[in-house]
Amino acid sequence: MMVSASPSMIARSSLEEMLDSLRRRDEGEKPKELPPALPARPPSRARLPSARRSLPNSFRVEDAERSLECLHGMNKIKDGDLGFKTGNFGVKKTENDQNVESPYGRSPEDCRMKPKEKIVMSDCDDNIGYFIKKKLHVWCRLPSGLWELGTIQSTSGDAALVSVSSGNVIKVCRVDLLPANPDVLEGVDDLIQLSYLNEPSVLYNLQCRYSQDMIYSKAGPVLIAINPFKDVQIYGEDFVTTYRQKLTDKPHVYAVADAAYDEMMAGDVNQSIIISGESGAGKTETAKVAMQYLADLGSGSCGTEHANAILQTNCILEAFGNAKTCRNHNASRFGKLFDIHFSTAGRICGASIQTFFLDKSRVTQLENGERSYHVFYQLCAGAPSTLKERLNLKRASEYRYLNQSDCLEIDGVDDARKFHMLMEALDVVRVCKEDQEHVFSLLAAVLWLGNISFQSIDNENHVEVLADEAVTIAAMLMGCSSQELMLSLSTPEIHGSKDSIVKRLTLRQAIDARDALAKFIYVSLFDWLVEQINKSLAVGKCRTGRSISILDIHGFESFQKNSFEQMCINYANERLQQHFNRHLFKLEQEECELDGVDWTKVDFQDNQECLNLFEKKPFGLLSLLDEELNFPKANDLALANKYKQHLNANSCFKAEKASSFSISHHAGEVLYDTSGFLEKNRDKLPSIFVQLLSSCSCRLLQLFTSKELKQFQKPENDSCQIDALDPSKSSACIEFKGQLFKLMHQLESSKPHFISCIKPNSKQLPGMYEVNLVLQQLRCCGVLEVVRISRSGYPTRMTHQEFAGRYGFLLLEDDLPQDPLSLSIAILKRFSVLPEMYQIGYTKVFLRTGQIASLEDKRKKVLRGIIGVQKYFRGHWARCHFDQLKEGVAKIQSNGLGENTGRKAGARETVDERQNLKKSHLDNGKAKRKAGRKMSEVKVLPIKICHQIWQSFKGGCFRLKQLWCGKRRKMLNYRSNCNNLKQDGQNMNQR
Ligand SMILES: Nc1ncnc2c1ncn2[C@@H]1O[C@H](COP(=O)(O)OP(=O)(O)OP(=O)(O)O)[C@@H](O)[C@H]1O
Repeated sequence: MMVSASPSMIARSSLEEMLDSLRRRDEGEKPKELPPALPARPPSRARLPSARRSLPNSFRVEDAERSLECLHGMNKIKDGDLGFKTGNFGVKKTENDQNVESPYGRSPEDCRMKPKEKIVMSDCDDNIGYFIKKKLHVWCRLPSGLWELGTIQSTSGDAALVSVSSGNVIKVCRVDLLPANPDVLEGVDDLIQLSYLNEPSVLYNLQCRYSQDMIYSKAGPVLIAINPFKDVQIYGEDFVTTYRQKLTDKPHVYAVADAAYDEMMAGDVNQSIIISGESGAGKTETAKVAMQYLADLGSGSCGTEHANAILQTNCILEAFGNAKTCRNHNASRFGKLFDIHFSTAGRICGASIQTFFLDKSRVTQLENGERSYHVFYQLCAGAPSTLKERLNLKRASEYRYLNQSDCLEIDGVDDARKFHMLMEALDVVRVCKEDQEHVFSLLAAVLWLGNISFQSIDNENHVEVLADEAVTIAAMLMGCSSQELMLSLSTPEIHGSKDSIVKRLTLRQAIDARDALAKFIYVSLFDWLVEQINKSLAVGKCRTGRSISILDIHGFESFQKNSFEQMCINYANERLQQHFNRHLFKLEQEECELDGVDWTKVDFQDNQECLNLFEKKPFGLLSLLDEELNFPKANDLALANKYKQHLNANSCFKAEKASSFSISHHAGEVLYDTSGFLEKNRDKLPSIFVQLLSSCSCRLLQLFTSKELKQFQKPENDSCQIDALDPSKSSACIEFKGQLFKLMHQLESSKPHFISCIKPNSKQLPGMYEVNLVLQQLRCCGVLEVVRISRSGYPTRMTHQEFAGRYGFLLLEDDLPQDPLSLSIAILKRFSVLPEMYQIGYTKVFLRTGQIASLEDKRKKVLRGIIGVQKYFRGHWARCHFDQLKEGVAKIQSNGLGENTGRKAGARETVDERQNLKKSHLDNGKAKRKAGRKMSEVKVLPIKICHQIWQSFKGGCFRLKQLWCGKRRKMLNYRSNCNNLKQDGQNMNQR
């Protein structure tokens, strides 16, 4: 079958031009057919470690080099015989690496054809030749956008014929080919170990591991966790012990938590575990696994009580902050930072939680198939009858806030049981029964508020509240009169400087006001609960300052319609991405510098420009949004126009039609609609509600409004608008920015550990791996960026011991240096790895991408030769041994037979003699002598046989020894023949 793929455009940057010229220069000096390599930055000086750092005692550079020259001379191996070329095969570079495409909602075709994905493939001719000749695997991008393994059969112009694994031969553009990794690297624990770090290789490696339930992998310092959507047997006491005792180095959340714990204990440096990923990727579960591990480590004495309380908080936070969405049955609709504090002995001595940006709109508005916060359904299903009576509680289906989405239950979830667990958890964190009752009353009040209806008056222009059971019960639960509630809901009052302006509401306004009240109560309740948890987990006197923070924050969001909430969440993700970048580059740099390796700064996709777009003053997204609140006639469209007017110069901003604009985030482009921005940002509870709630008899409601009340009681200036500059009147975005800065400050002062959670499929099913979905997330969470950075540096790092241990046997010479560092240099020189392709550190060899694959190739060939020789020798030896055994057995058998025959013959004669003697009674001496001799002969026969057997055995051993020596000689001959053949091959290659 012939399928043709559309040609991709080729674009070249000045860097690539420069690399090409370097490669052309190398080609002039090097033989044509060489293994592939991927230089991604200009050559840097390889230098040997200076003597001032701790080098192996026996190491002397001059000695090593001299001995190598000598060896080279002996073996007549010229430099470049097995040289590595600075060529480039299938290195996919996007024309604009800065602008990665949108991670969501794009077809594979889109991904292929977007102009920004023009693929640059330079200088692949010779490398393709190498792949064809060696029948090496390549990744081939099919017209569907998916990647498939295959081998190149031939090339012509820009096209190549590739035989793919299904057996078909397809025609593809050469730019759609990428090198695949050697088999030895299949399913490696750490993506950085991959020789070719292209997207299909990364995806295939993760898929390979996922199919074997290895859900954790590493991308250098980042742990990748792929959601298994099923129970995998990799948790529990035994695993905790295994990781605690460092009996394994397999990637795991336990390993991350363990490293954080050890580093905290060793260096008194606070640690942070930053968990990212899209909704349903497994962040919350991962955070819980990490918390469980730290709780196990930190329990003991008073630590056990704290550990238990910490784990119980999850139950409360999930009930109040999680909901079923179409992407996750247990989606956290808030971000959280969990700080676990430890004593000097490493025991847990307390904890604290910070929460961010609870999605309040979910309280009143639901998408079809989604649910509101779990706690509402748990209360309706699980409250004891007496409580139900007191709260006038009905079934969930009877509340408008819950029944609007046609989704009241979650498969496999027992809400009633969860309610009992919630009550137990509230007890553990010491929320008293009275307060628990208040909490449940307010939850019921929110549900009843949602059932309040309005009737039109004034020819349907305005409305008033319908006096029904909803109003009565809501008012009763809040501790106010129905009249007060009705009045507040239909005639909100806006405070002016001197006079109060009273106005009636339209239906829309009345519904919005009612919903605002419900949302305010719920959000305040959530915050109050977090406060109670913090009080109960408070560290107290034994505070040491040692802590591990676990951050589980909303992932990057991009929906069909993106509003103010998405903008805030994506802004937070930009900030975290910058933290991620800065830290990872720092780590890279530090590792190289510590090992004495020349570090030339690698460029990375810096998102500062995008952050400037948000944060710049006076013309940034947030400042302009706040400024608009000062204009009485401001509206969302005017805001969009202001954005277009002031932000067009920023390369991350794009003006769109009407009230829309788009932002080029690090994870992709998102289209925002400014509708509702101003109201959401104002985020103020109308004063009439503040007055109402503060006058309610419910203690919690009074508490919730105390802050707001102070604001309203302050002497007012002439304006009824919110002053953006006054922090006490801060808008939602200013508050969010403040929280974010505080969070970043805390993270900056800790040592971060990154975990990127990946959702393998959108159906939430086990065993399903959707390649495009995974790829989008890898791009979003910056894993591919980490991989890209590694690709542009020295991704393969092996200690000298490992390197010498693996490749040292390839050096045939007898006079080899003994220390691993010199051996590493000897190996690199022996295989003529170009100096710009590696650097020698004090403890490690740093190799550029592609080098390890070539060394592996050599290693495989020699091993194959050795195994061949061993195979023939073993076969031969077994056959000879068998012949010997056969011979020995025949001899033993014949001797045994002889002995038996002799014994029988002797015995018979003796019997006959005796009979003769008996019969004749003659004293015949001759006859007696004869009989006596026969008897003695019978006795000595076995000794003779033994002797014969011994002789034949000795003979066999001797012959075996001879055979062994002969075979050994033959084996050595084989080996030298192998070398000769190899040498011939190289000479031919050279020619
Ligand atoms: N390690 C795991 N083992 C088994 N199941 C898991 C694991 N991680 C996640 N899951 C499953 O995936 C579901 C979603 O995970 P989780 O709620 O942690 O995602 P999330 O990234 O926190 O999503 P959101 O951002 O929406 O809160 C869980 O309810 C659970 O069923």
